[in-house]
Amino acid sequence: MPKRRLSARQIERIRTIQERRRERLASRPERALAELDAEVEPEEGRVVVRHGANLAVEDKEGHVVHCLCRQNIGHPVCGDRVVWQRTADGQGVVTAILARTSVLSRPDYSGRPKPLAANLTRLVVLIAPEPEPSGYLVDQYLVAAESIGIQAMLVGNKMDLLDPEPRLAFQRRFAHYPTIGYPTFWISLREPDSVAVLSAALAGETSVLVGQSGVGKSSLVKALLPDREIQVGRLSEATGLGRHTTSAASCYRLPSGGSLIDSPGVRSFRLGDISRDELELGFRELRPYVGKCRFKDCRHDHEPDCAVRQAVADGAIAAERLANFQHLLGR
Ligand SMILES: Nc1nc2c(ncn2[C@@H]2O[C@H](COP(=O)(O)OP(=O)(O)OP(=O)(O)O)[C@@H](O)[C@H]2O)c(=O)[nH]1
Ligand SMILES: [Zn+2]
Repeated sequence: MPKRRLSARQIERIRTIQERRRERLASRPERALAELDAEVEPEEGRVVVRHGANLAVEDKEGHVVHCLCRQNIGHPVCGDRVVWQRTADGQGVVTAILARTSVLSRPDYSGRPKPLAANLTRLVVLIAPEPEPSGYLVDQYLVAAESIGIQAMLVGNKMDLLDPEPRLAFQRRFAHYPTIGYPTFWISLREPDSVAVLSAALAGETSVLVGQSGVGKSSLVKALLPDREIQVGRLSEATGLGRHTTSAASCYRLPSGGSLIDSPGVRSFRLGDISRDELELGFRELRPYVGKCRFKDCRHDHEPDCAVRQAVADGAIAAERLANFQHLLGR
């Protein structure tokens, strides 16, 4: 039988019916569970969007399936690896969250950490000549990366704004970061080769981009994801949430093979409350000196026989980093 072409109105109507059905199921997850078939093999997948009770899960073949979540298993977030099971209607139910290697959180209204994304491996900290960079903010991001156990890197964007000499001077201001183990990239969205080098460095990683307003996060996300619109469409279709998908954390595929997790919430991620010990660990170049000062509770400020201040005097620690450490300690 020849296939009948559906009119745009009919397609729209089918979409609306499907969307209503999803909403109904979302409000009654136990009903979705009742539909689970014991004969269907559970699969592993990755959450690529979470919007309320609605999840988009990518299966092993890269297909994205709309899923609901079994109650009492916790709250999956974007990037979570999960066990899920297909239901008769071609959708799915998440039945378990697998162990996370890292979690990016933000305090909720009551100050409790609320996970935003899981299983990240790279925190990409963006700076630019404009707006004037804040080393204090950069160091907060680096401490946050250390505290969640992921590698951070520093990316200086908009290098096209600077002539060769001021460009070098700008780069020198941040020269201590690669020395202490933070890979540093100097790029401009007007110089595609520089973006290609960054893209290659993100291959196989799961990254998020952070930085102050105006450094070029949105522009860089677009440059790193040439097919972003197509991916947004694919995720919207799978979740049935339309363009709302862009406000939820979404996990995009980088052409180089890794992933980029992005959302307004993820971009505005900041360092939360942190203990003194975590802060000391967060400044990785301080670690060899911690515990070597005369006083156990040394603030590395004006105390005598301070191993950290001696390291600054010897040029082993950048004075600006110690100043930011103290500023964070007193915040
Ligand atoms: N000259 C130059 N301008 C750039 C570059 N990258 C971004 N911009 C410009 O910088 C401005 C801010 O870029 P956005 O991508 O909106 O910055 P953002 O970090 O997403 O800003 P928020 O959404 O406020 O957080 C825009 O006018 C961009 O066109 C670059 O490499 N060179
Ligand atoms: Zn000290």
